[in-house]
Order: sequence, then structure tokens, then C-alpha cells
Amino acid sequence: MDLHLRGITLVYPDGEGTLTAVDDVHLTVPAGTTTALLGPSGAGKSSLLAVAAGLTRPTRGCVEIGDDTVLTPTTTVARATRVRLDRIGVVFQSPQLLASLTAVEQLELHAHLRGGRPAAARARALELLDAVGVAGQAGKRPAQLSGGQRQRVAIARALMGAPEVLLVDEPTSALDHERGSRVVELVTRLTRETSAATLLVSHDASTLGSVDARVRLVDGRLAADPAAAAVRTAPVPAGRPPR
Ligand SMILES: Nc1ncnc2c1ncn2[C@@H]1O[C@H](COP(=O)(O)OP(=O)(O)OP(=O)(O)O)[C@@H](O)[C@H]1O
Repeated sequence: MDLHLRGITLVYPDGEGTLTAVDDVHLTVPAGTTTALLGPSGAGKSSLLAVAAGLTRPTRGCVEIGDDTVLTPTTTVARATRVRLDRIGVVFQSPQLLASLTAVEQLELHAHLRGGRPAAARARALELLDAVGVAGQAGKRPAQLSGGQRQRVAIARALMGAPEVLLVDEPTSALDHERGSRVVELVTRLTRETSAATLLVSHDASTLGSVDARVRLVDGRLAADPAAAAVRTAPVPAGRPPR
């Protein structure tokens, strides 16, 4: 299913006033494709991702998956959590793995939270760890894994629920260029294979050779046309679109 962000605006309280972190963002990510979200520090990238993930309620606008409106300014926390568990996979900037669980157990826990059957969960978890290239590390705890391996486990965990939408925040920030590019390639390949609609936040445009589209946020506003196929190789345009 396609992911649609319709007029997303997020306003934070800021001292006596307010701060508009995301300002009327309209964006569609087609199923089976990866869109990279670029922009300077403080542009609102993580805020937009948090809204798309149902972790923060938008002040205005809504999130749609296919034809379903799933998140709005009035969505309850319980409903947003259910939508995330059922339909959205999230990979955070730091992998956020539980120290006491092995790689395969991290994935099984996710299935347990969703109410899945244990036997099916183990088989699926092992399959996904294999798909992300860490099958040999299934029995290891996070402390025994490299940064790249931890990130791969986090990606596999996000895919456990066969999500329609995959949201990935800065997957390469702790990795060198080579490993960073490989993690982005992995995300784009799995996105195609699972037909997810993937939005990937990145600081590092040099790792994005494999993505399908790039958009840029500047001061909370979208500043590039995501649809142009040519963006794959073209430099990222700067500046604001006309209002
Ligand atoms: N919980 C919050 N309360 C108030 N302001 C916030 C909050 N979270 C973020 N902001 C502000 O919103 C703006 C956007 O922040 P955000 O973290 O979304 O940017 P970003 O593009 O992800 O930045 P970076 O690349 O540095 O992670 C910033 O001005 C930030 O200070």
C-alpha cells in the first residue's frame, strides 16, 4: 500500500510561544519504493517520521496507508500503538535492542507483542535474520554484535510484522560510508521484496545511491519534487517550493 502524508503540520510548545517543526507536508511514498528524507539538522525530519510512526500526534493533517486514514490529530495513543504494531515497522537511529535478548529473541518479542504464534515467529525471525545477512549471529546478544550487525537486526525486527510502511531514522549515522551504503541497499532491496512503502531519514546523501526518490525538508517544509525519477542521480535541489 502507498503511504500518504496529507498536510502534516506539527507544532511544539516552545517557551511562551510555539515552534512549527513540520509545516504542511504532503508526500506520497509508493508501495515497494524507498524515499530518502534529507535536510539540515533541525529541519524537522525526525519529527515528521515520528508523526508517520504514530509516536507523535500531528497538529494538523493525517497519515493514510492505502485508502485508510490511520493517524490524525485526534487518534488515541492506544489506537496509534495498534496501527504501528499491525502496519508500520520502525527502525530508530540507534538500534534500541534489549541487552538481555539474543538477536532471534528480539524479533520473537516483537511477534509476541503482536499476538503471533511462537513457532511461526521463530521460523519467520530466522528467515529475516538470514535475509539481512546475520543468520550466524541469531544466538548473540547486542553486546556481541558490531554496529552494522545491530542495525541489521533492528531492520529485521521492523519487518517481523510484514509492515506495509517502513520508517527508518538515520540508519547509517554510526556506520562508515561503505557499511552505511550497504545498509541502505539492504533497506531498498527488502522494501522491493516486501512491497513496503519506505521513508528513510538520512544526513548522508552519499549513501543513497540505491533509493528511488529523495526529498528535502528545510525549516519543516518540503523542498523537492519526490516524483522525478531523475533524482536518483541528480544533485538534491535546495530552496523552497512556491507556497
Ligand atoms: N519535543 C520537542 N519539543 C519542542 N521542540 C522540539 C521537540 N523535538 C524537536 N523539536 C524542535 O523541532 C525542530 C525539528 O527537530 P527534528 O529533531 O525533527 O529535526 P531533524 O531534522 O530530525 O534534526 P537532526 O537532523 O538534527 O536530527 C527543531 O527546531 C527542534 O529543536
